[in-house]
Amino acid sequence: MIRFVDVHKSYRVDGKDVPALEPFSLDIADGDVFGIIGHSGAGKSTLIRLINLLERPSGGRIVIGDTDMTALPEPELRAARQRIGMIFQHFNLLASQTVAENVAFPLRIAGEKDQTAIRSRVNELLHRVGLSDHANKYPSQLSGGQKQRVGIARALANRPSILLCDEATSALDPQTTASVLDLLAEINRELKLTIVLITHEMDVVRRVCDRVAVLDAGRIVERGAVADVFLRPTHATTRRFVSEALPEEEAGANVPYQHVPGRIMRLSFRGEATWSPTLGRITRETGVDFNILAGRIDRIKDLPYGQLTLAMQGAGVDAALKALREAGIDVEELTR
Ligand SMILES: Nc1ncnc2c1ncn2[C@@H]1O[C@H](COP(=O)(O)OP(=O)(O)OP(=O)(O)O)[C@@H](O)[C@H]1O
Repeated sequence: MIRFVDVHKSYRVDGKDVPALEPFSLDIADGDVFGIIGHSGAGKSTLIRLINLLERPSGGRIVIGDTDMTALPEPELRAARQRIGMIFQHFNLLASQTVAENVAFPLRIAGEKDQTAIRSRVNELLHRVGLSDHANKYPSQLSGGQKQRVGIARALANRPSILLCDEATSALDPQTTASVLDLLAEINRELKLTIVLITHEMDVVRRVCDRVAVLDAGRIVERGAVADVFLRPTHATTRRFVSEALPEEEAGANVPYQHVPGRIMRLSFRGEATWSPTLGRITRETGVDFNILAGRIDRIKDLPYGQLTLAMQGAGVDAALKALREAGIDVEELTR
């Protein structure tokens, strides 16, 4: 568990303390992929850098497992940092070193002297990230996605229990982003490490995260399981992020339906409910007619979900809505 306990952070600018993060507490469970989303300047980098104490909090404690990181003397803090890997938006590779040397670097820093052990670990890591054939290349000879894979191999070298990802896919095109996110999800699953990632894209959160915190001007304004935050955002900032990942016209909101007869409903299905014919059964039983205005089926990490915007007509609409809710379908009326 990573615990932020009453943490806050200000920077000293021109002799004045300027708050970057208002006081907050936050728990990140072991093995989770935890997303922190926010606009530029919201405090994401500050928050993620507090975990390995690249930034010191102005107050409060950061506790990882049983260790209060904020209380560690420098030598122990250096050792604790080796259990926390980090990857960066611009990869931060050593340009004059080969891929293999970049990956070996943290092993050497940690004191490993056995060349055979280093070689074998580097090979294993390059195999994991799909770069076995590129060991002797230099970073300039690699694509952005390949560079980030080197960054990931390097971050995993000392077998960390936590991986911090600082806008790790922001410099990549959508297809490369998807493959790097797939690799992160695989690492999380197979190595059981905790991943904390910061991003300004809800789609990144949707694809890989289990839980998310939304940062707005130094405050955590919303947090929870990604499916809950995604399908029922409560804060205006979260709604904006969600609508970027899920254009609202597609999901059926904000479309002028006043000329469409009937009551306009948005139904959200999650998990198995996405595939079961509940809507057909309930509308049949209640004698309700419906017309599909918009819809989509997608996934939030491994969870299938569907959203349908319907115009419903008939005396049994209220009974149908009750039955839909009882069947675990989220129903939101857009006309009332
Ligand atoms: N070293 C620093 N000295 C002074 N102010 C800083 C420093 N680092 C960050 N800040 C300020 O703290 C606030 C939060 O910055 P931070 O970099 O954490 O935000 P962010 O959400 O990561 O933004 P971005 O996505 O643009 O990187 C901003 O107002 C920023 O100007």
